[in-house]
Amino acid sequence: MKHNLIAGEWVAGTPSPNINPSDTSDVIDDYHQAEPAHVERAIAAAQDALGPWSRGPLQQRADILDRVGAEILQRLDELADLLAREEGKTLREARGEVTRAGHIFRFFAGEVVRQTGQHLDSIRPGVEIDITREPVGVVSLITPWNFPIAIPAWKIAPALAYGNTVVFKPADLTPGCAWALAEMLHRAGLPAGVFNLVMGRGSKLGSTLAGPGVDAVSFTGSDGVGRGILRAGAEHGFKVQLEMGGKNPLVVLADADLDLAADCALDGAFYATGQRCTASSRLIVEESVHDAFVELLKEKMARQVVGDARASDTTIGPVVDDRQLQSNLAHLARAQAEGATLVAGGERLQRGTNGFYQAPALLTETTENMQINQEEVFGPVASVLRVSGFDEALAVANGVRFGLAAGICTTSLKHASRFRRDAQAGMVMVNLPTAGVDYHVPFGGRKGSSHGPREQGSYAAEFYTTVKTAYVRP
Ligand SMILES: NC(=O)C1=CN([C@@H]2O[C@H](COP(=O)(O)OP(=O)(O)OC[C@H]3O[C@@H](n4cnc5c(N)ncnc54)[C@H](OP(=O)(O)O)[C@@H]3O)[C@@H](O)[C@H]2O)C=CC1
Ligand SMILES: O=C(O)CCC(=O)C(=O)O
Repeated sequence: MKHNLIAGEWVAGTPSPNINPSDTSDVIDDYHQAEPAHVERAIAAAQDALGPWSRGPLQQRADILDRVGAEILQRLDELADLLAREEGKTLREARGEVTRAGHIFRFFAGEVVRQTGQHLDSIRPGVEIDITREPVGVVSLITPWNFPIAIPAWKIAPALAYGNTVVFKPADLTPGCAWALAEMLHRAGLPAGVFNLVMGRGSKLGSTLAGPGVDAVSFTGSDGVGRGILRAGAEHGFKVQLEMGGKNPLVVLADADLDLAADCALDGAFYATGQRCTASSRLIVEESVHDAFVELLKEKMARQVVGDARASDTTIGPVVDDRQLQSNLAHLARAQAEGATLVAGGERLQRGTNGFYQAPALLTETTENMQINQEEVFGPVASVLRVSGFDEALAVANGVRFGLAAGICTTSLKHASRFRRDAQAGMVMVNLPTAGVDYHVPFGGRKGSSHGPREQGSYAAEFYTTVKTAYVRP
């Protein structure tokens, strides 16, 4: 039984089972779903705690974040097992994510004392100016299921480091890692109300989390919910940061190292079961290497082992739930109805346990305007688009409403440089998969993928602080 954390107390709600997508008979635990009234209490507690926390000793903040980071790394095996069990990432991927979360907390422990500000002369004689950053206030953090510990970490750690208080709602599908994180933060010595955990459905709690009384909302998830939060921000006057979908291109030029390109496509499109907003869902391939590239990728796909996330030989875990699996299958059916050819995978797989297994799918003969090349699937599905050369590849890469990550595989410095400059994306990868990012540098996109300041690294300060300009006549 895992309760919500409100004002420093563990508070019961309605128990809800957390189910393993590799084996639906395995219930991890019951996690208590909160009511909107609990969220209101959490916001009030965060408001009460804000003054003392934001003005409290910096060393206290740094020590707490450092302690949590160290504990995450020390409990790596246990937390990776929990993550793989509740979300379906393979153990190797889960270990990578948990390690990332630990490093994020330690990075922001350092950021607490790496302050920036400016002292300037005024244009008025005898007047001095100080430009400083202050916490933005009470922040609501709403996270998705696909990175159940890293995304909470990269929102919670900077929020606390810069002196804010937090109300955190994890995805209903993956409350386990979120609860473990909350328990660590609680034990690490945070004063009551500085950090609050409310679990449950976003459809029920969302309007309270993104409503009156909060100063900022950071959200990662779907386009539609993100736009609703943006409208609520306009109405209630809170600051908004959104990370939403992607339809990320990986361009493969004729001069690319094809084996490397196929490895990048395999990783970017299918690892983490394709459930990454940075996934390479569009493979844009130059005509002269199209067939060779497709053959190579198919060979690599055939060597993958789809299975229980916690089995040592599994390379691709299950889809997160039946709703997502049905959505993936519907996208595939629609693409074929529009004229695409399914050349590998796509079918639901049966394994020894009752899980949501799907063979990674590759579509060819797809065109730019097909739905499969415009809408995010969020599953192990990639489509190949044939292009005549670099200029067409760039135009196709940019021809979607999203702009999160964009990749190119080439040995041409000229084309790599032009792609870096002209790709309409927040992140560009050269001879690397589009997915898989570092924790100390900015993360985010353009166009329909993101809204507001970047997340991660010291750029996170843009969202979690507000600038004050003080004029002083000494
Ligand atoms: N950019 C990214 O990193 C991600 C993008 N996505 C995209 O979103 C699609 C759906 O994934 P899903 O997880 O269902 O995304 P959602 O946007 O539904 O969920 C993300 C988070 O928002 C919460 N939420 C849901 N409705 C509201 C609301 N009205 N107000 C406030 N919060 C709300 C969810 O709660 P609850 O868990 O109860 O639904 C969850 O915590 C994917 O197929 C993919 O396209 C998903 C995950 C990550
Ligand atoms: O690619 C990554 O490492 C991060 C992806 C991500 O943040 C997401 O899918 O939500």
